Amino acid sequence: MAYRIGTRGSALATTQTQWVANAMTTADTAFEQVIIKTKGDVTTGSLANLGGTGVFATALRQAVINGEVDLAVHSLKDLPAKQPAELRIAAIPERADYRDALCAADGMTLDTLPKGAKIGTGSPRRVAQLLALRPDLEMVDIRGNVHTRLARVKGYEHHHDNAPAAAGSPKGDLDAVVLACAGIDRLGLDWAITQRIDPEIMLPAPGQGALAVEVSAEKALDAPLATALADHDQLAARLEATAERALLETLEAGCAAPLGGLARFNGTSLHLDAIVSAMDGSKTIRREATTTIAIEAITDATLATAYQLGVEVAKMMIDDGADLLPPGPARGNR
Ligand SMILES: NCc1[nH]cc(CCC(=O)O)c1CC(=O)O
Repeated sequence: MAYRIGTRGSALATTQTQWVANAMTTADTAFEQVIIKTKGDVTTGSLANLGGTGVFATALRQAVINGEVDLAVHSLKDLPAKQPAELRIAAIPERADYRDALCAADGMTLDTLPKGAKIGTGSPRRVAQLLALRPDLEMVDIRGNVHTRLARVKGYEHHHDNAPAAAGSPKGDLDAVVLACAGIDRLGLDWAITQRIDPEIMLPAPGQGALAVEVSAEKALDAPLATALADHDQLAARLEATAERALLETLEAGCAAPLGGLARFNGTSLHLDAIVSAMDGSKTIRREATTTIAIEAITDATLATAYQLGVEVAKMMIDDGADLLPPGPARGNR
């Protein structure tokens, strides 16, 4: 059977959707990409001001609900924590590098960037954690696709590789930008990364580096598609994502400060680290917890254990005053 697989139109989105399509292609299944334009792609203002989560995902989700496509591939970190009743995440494939990437001029790292260096990012989480580490840095709000952002680094202006930067966007005006390793790696641009930032220094966004394959919760799937999806629903990625999204969902209710969260599954236990920070880096609350996962399969019980871990860490953070931290801009871009 041939299936329509929906994607955003950016180079990153089509690349990762094609990766999923190739992985799920078998003798019984074939996939055809359908590009869906989303509000996050057509708006040019600062993402921090666009408001709310899900700007990248809404139109794509609507296409699944309408039946325009049979399934859709999202970056998990772009999906709001609350799952709409009409949709179901049918697979979370093996995760790419979850770390944030420093892409700096002259091979610099967070230790060698000069005082007052200009750093571009559109993510309140990255701003807050970088300022906590290096209050001297000058943070610049940037947006655009991966190529457009990389072109803002001094010396990176002419490294187009496979796609040009957006016309009109400044070039070479910053000392560094911070992006997700996963997106850069998937696009084959790993030459641009000068430091893969250790999660001890900066915790990534919940879901960073993971993909979510979403289908209608109301329509029954054909057998070949159901099988292909189940084969690509990876235990570690699913458990980690479940804990990280439970953390996000629980904190979203009462805390508007920028949030980082990373879960790691080692085969027998699931560990979750989380941080909320004031935007100026002046205060951070960091907590962690571990839970044992007895059954090595994706069952309702193992997922409930992972979910509980996220809720537990979120509650500890609220007890520590996470809800009292000043709000960052809307969590549109994590
Ligand atoms: N919000 C944009 C977005 N959504 C997913 C990724 C990267 C890929 C991933 O985390 O899976 C990015 C870009 C970035 O943060 O650098």
